[in-house]
Amino acid sequence: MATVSVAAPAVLHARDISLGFGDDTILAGVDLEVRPQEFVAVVGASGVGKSTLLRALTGLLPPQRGEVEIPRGEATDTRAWSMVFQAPRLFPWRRVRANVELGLEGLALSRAERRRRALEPLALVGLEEFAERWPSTLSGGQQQRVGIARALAVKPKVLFMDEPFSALDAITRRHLQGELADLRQRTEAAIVFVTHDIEEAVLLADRVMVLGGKRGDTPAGVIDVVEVDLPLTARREHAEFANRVQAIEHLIGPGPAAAAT
Ligand SMILES: Nc1ncnc2c1ncn2[C@@H]1O[C@H](COP(=O)(O)OP(=O)(O)OP(=O)(O)O)[C@@H](O)[C@H]1O
Repeated sequence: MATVSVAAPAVLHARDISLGFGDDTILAGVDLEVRPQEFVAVVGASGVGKSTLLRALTGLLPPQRGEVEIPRGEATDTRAWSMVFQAPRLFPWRRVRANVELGLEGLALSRAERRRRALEPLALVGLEEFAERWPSTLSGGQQQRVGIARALAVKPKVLFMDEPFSALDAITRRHLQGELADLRQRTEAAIVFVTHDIEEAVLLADRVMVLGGKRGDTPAGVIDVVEVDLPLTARREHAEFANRVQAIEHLIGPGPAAAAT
């Protein structure tokens, strides 16, 4: 997409990584390079290793082989990466703003700066006026937007999102997909987004990494990386949209994920 600078240094490199648990390797030979402000979606059948790959990319799970690097830079008031999960994981005894400030603790920021840095992303997700509310007074979709604001507050180079909309009802989900398509153009962060929903991936991403195994063999790997060179505005209505979705469904095959989406 136009927002992605191909010449800029990558904000994430993963070279030939294999990962799994104990002696069991679930994914092998994964290469990924993410550019600033790029949006990469990761899709594949249930259990193929999408969430595990995210954990390996963040460094939470050391790969069995290969290397992952997210260049940190010099800044002491930002983090290299942050994560949005399926559930917003808000603390009910902290107000919305205080929940967003949580991620900022430990960074070199004064109290006043922390407050400002919490309000900025809340405005970005349209919740500035909810800053002093308790999480329990927000809808599920609003709570998830607070989770996104908390992750953005640290100004990450890479924002990881693990099925962030899968717990939401269909209408809220569609609404937040539209918001994320808009938000991604207004944030500096690159986004790596795991979903089992292929339409969601094609709707939001610049590239879709398709994980799977040939004939279901393990370990699985990258079957293909599909470029989605369609304009972000009204992408769902674009004549090519359904073709991209079908091409990816075809790559994954008639597994449980294809049936579930
Ligand atoms: N802590 C763990 N210890 C052992 N095996 C694990 C662990 N976590 C996940 N696995 C296994 O690794 C495989 C990949 O799991 P993962 O959650 O990454 O898949 P996924 O593609 O994200 O699935 P889904 O779409 O259903 O969320 C699964 O077979 C799972 O059982």
